[in-house]
Amino acid sequence: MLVVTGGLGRVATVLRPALPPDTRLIDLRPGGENLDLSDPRQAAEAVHGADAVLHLAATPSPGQDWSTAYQGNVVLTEILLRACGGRVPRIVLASSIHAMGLYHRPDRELISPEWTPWPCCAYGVSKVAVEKLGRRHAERYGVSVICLRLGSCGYPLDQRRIADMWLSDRDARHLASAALTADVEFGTYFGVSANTPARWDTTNAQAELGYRPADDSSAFDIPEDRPYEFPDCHMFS
Ligand SMILES: NC(=O)c1ccc[n+]([C@@H]2O[C@H](COP(=O)([O-])OP(=O)(O)OC[C@H]3O[C@@H](n4cnc5c(N)ncnc54)[C@H](O)[C@@H]3O)[C@@H](O)[C@H]2O)c1
Ligand SMILES: O=C(O)[C@H]1O[C@@H](O)[C@H](O)[C@@H](O)[C@@H]1O
Repeated sequence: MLVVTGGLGRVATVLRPALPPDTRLIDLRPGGENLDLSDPRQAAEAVHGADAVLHLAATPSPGQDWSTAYQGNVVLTEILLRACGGRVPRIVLASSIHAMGLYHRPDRELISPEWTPWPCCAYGVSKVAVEKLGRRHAERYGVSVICLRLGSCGYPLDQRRIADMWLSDRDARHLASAALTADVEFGTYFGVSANTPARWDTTNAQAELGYRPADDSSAFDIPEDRPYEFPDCHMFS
């Protein structure tokens, strides 16, 4: 049985049509199973009996300050991983391209997920910490932990600045199921479509997860950019 945390959020809403019917959707918001994962007891209840956990619950704004990013991403993930212990054989953690946001420069063509993390904002720093917690968990318990550095998922493709990080609904569903079935102990992958020109290298996701992105943002007519709405994030400054 699959447990999806943040099961009523934006990404989960994209994924839901492709999730197994017995998936448990855990969220603070009423609608699914209403649990607060920041409470270790409720987190334990959430993951009880799970064969796999897809951890999407978070505070996702790239403009947030460190204290909310730390609580909503790092602390929440640590509580979740503790609740899983060695009992959940498969965990997929949502990270973000903001973990690598300072590589995103006009003069840089393809960004490798294997380079040293270089976050652009507190949110990105918190996602690097999430990935490190994931790695430690995989090594400690011998379970599979996969980190997906998602691009832009569940947002309309209406700004040029998200063209290279766009993750179509179809590719998001395929990537999630690939990650949830892969034979990998630990890995970190960019979750973007086959956008051209490519900026975020998905070669390792293709080789290790069997990810085959089908969509390309360049096939769409995208209007001019609006000013970036997250002033504390330096990815586009
Ligand atoms: N949407 C994107 O384009 C995108 C891009 C990169 C990374 N991500 C990451 O993917 C994940 C999902 O993002 P999203 O866009 O769906 O965000 P979202 O805010 O729409 O969904 C997150 C959900 O988690 C729930 N949640 C938060 N704290 C909780 C708690 N303590 N207990 C239970 N539920 C809690 C929220 O109620 C919300 O429904 C996040 O980790 C985010 O950082 C998303
Ligand atoms: O990484 C993230 O969560 C966010 O990154 C921003 O730059 C994107 O515009 C937004 O779509 C993503 O939700």
